[in-house]
Amino acid sequence: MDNELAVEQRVVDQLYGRLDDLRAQTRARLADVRREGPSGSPQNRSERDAFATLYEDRIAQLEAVEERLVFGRLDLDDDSRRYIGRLGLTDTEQTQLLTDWRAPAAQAFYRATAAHPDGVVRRRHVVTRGRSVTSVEDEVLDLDLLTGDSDARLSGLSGEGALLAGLAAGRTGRMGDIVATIQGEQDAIIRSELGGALVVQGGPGTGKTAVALHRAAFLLYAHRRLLERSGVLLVGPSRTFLRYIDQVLPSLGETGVVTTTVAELYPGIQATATEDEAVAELKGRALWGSVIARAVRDRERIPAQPVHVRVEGHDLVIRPNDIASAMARARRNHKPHNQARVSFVRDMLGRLAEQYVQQLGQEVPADERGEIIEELRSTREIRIALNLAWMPITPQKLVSDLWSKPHRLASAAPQLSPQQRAMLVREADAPWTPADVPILDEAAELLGEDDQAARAEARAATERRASELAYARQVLESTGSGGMVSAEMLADRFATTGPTLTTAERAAADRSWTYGHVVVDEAQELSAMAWRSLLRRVPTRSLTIVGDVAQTTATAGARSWAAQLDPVLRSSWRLNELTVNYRTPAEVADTARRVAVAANLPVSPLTSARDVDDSLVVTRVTGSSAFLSAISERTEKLVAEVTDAEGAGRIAVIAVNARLDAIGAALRDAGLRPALGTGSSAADLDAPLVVLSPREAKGLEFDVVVLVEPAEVIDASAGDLYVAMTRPTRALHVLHDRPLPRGWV
Ligand SMILES: Nc1ncnc2c1ncn2[C@@H]1O[C@H](COP(=O)(O)OP(=O)(O)OP(=O)(O)O)[C@@H](O)[C@H]1O
Repeated sequence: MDNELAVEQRVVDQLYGRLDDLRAQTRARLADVRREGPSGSPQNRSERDAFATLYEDRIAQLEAVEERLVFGRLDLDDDSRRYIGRLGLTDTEQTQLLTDWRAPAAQAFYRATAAHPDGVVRRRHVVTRGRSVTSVEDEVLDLDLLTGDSDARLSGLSGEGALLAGLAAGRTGRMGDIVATIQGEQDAIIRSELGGALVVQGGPGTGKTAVALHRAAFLLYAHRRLLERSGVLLVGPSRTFLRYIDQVLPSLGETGVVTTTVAELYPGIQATATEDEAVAELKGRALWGSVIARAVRDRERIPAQPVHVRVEGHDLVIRPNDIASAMARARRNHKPHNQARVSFVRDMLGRLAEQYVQQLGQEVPADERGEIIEELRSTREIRIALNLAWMPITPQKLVSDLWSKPHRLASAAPQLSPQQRAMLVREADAPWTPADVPILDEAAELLGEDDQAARAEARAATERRASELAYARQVLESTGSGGMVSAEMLADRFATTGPTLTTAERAAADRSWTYGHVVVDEAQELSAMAWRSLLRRVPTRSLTIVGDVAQTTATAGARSWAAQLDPVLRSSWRLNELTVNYRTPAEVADTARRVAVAANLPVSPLTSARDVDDSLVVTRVTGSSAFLSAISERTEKLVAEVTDAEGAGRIAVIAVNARLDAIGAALRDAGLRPALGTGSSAADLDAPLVVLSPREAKGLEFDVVVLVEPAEVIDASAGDLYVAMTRPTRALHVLHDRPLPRGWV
């Protein structure tokens, strides 16, 4: 064994050596570029900026792969060896030293089995700490080579030792990557083809989030040309969750993915207000598509009476008939309201100019006719009459009018009952809620922008782009940096003066950006309206949708994928299931599952990868005064046991909302203030100890969870209890007074 470690140490040293060389080289190039200073022509300057950004990105990428740069080795049946790591490395002669985990040549590392060895005789997991090899673990796939005294083993899980060590490690408050130990069923999903909608259903802890993130990194690698320009969007349930996972993609060498929540989908709108669950559910229904369409139509009105206007001694009549026919023509090319309005106004001004000319009683040359039209356009009465017929309006105004003016909502939403409409009423200047966002998005889609200027700008931009691309190609040819960057990427850098904008930044700022691929996590929570908004952003329908319909907590969310997705994707989605739970110890997971089954949740089959002694500790505490002190005592003890000197170890106390303040105060009184951290949000990921509601805990994980009064949690929602019970990696401590929920043994 010592000998094997020494062999691997030499390889690992060589790989880190090469990594250091590349870092030094790139830094030197960056220094050269910077040394040239801010002189030269604008063209020169933007070229330098472009290279500087490029080198900075590359340095960041090379820095990000420091931890566990290499983690695997394949011994092949032709006696060759292949090392697998976070990125591909070649030596100065272009000989492959390290294979990127996403490359086809690395696939056997995750997929080969004794039954299908795929040319692999041995798979080795190389475990490192810093730059030192601490252990190796072999699996021999060619059974002929397996001898009695070999320490190689065969089991259902690949790299079992490395996997179990990873699963048992103390949590840090941030999700880590799983590249070294991706399992076969996960790998099949990660590498599944780009096209179409892929749904990944799996119980808690089956690695859905991990798989979704690794799939994003894989797709960016395998389809770089396609996705680099259009970008990849990752949608998560909350900002806290996005912070929880934000280290994973960079550690896989990818920094260009746009991450967002549905509430942030509309640039410029901060939807942070909360509202009743029942109101949010109502706003999530698909019917808002037609309600908004009707609300927009309501802003296109044929007046009952003609309007008489006097312009420079001429009597003009704005006739209902003319308005009706100009409207019909303007609608013919199906442009959004604000854009179609431009044709409507032009048409009406033409008709009025005709009346004007007739009253002049003589022919008018074309340029004079233009002047007449401008004169009419600037006449106040005409402007008012035409606006009343066809009102330019912003999405914000349209939607806030629906909430604050009951007659507008009644006209647009006759299918809602008076009680339902009453639920929606609020002040005109009330802040936006997350459920408003897809409705605003719908409105923006149907209204469009008054965009003459924007269109001219777009035309100019297309021309500029073509010349920038041509120039970027020239630059790449003359500098020979072709391998590192495409002309498109370089042109993007030239395109902006001032701070350079990446695809991700431009995409995030643009409501109508369409992405090459969209990944949705905790997708079961999305309402029908949220799906409409998201799908607008991927016309190709290239999606990865992960979630668990048994963990649904939003009233607007899904209980079945078919019910949620068939209306928006018809039958064009494929389902994959993950069935092994990697997070929660078996005893805890089994209990959670039994409770979920008893509550009729649509739970997936689940096998647990490991068990841990004393993972489920249930304590009955009677009397409410004793309850808070029992929580503090238990938590205090756990904080001392679980958190370590290096900052790992995380504990969550999970209870229904109504209890959170009292629990927080009790813990502070018990002297746990330092462990609770100072973050403004309840889900402060950096604190060793947090007090959360089940919904805030969604998607996160902790070493130990203290669950307070499960009967109260299940009263609110069975999905909430299933989420709360399945957060710990080591132990679930339950404190209860009321009887435990049905199904609990
Ligand atoms: N192949 C693997 N190797 C190592 N760790 C893994 C592997 N698969 C999953 N895990 C770990 O299991 C835990 C659960 O993964 P993840 O959060 O992705 O599950 P999930 O299915 O999204 O859970 P939930 O539905 O509860 O949010 C994480 O700590 C993850 O790192």
